[in-house]
Amino acid sequence: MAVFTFLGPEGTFTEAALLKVPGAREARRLPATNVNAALDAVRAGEADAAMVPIENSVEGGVTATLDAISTGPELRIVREEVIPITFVLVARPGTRVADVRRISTHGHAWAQCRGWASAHAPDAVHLAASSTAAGALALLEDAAKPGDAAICAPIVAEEHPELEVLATDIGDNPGAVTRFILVSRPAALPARTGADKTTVAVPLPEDRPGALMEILEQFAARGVNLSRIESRPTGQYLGHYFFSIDVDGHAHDARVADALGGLHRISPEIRFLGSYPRADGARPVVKSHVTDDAFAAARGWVDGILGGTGVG
Ligand SMILES: O=C(O)C(=O)C[C@]1(C(=O)O)C=C[C@@H](O)C=C1
Repeated sequence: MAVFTFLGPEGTFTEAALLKVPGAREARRLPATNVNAALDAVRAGEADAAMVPIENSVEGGVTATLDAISTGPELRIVREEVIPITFVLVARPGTRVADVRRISTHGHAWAQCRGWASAHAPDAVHLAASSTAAGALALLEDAAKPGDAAICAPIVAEEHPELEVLATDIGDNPGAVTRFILVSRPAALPARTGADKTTVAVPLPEDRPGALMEILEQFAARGVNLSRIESRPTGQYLGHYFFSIDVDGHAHDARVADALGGLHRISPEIRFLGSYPRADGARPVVKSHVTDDAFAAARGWVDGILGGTGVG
């Protein structure tokens, strides 16, 4: 039986993303306390795959995930899921919003409800929790104090009637979504669907003026669209960065494979993080000079020259 791990405990948005994966409801599901623990369980062979958050439409990249998949033993993204995000404020019964002094939740959730909190509970401070569900479940423990509340997914309140919902739909941006990735150990790539994404982590070569431009040129010259690019410090020393990049297309697309080769020449430490189907099924527009056929024809022409026929 397949074993999946995820940023837990039960009731996180990450669990909701995992439950969308075919077979996950029937599989063994192991909640992890943080993103690193989930990824390490996959690396150690304790789980076949881990679901972790990577990007929120309001707060941006989940840096814990971007950094953890880009370093350490190699992993591969095999799937993505996008989940609409709505939040509720919960507390022990009898608490009023005006009484709330501490709101426990995940940093990304707090960032999405900051406006609501300053308007409705201006005296409340944020207490960081490892996930939204972890923050809410802590309210049920003996250590919880009057004035404690948590921001979490509505499912946590549905599953725990001991918690009272003080306010619903408290996110500042209606329509917020979070993107999650399913990560496994390196294996054969998921099949190309025509609506795929490829993720790489590219360290920026140092002492090379224009290196970022050279990296971007590899995509531009081959008509490959980027859907996300963000810089992250490598953590080695100040001023040393890598770029986390998502591109439209699969490593089996000739234009993407060619671009990856170009990137490797510029930045040999590049890390390939996977080619996988896009959650929205959107197909990229591929210009006629960068189709697989165009690359094959060009290769044939060069081979003809090298083979001495001189005919393409
Ligand atoms: O804490 C959770 O429930 C999570 O799944 C994590 C997470 C995140 O990392 O962004 C997921 C979705 C929401 O944006 C808030 C928190």
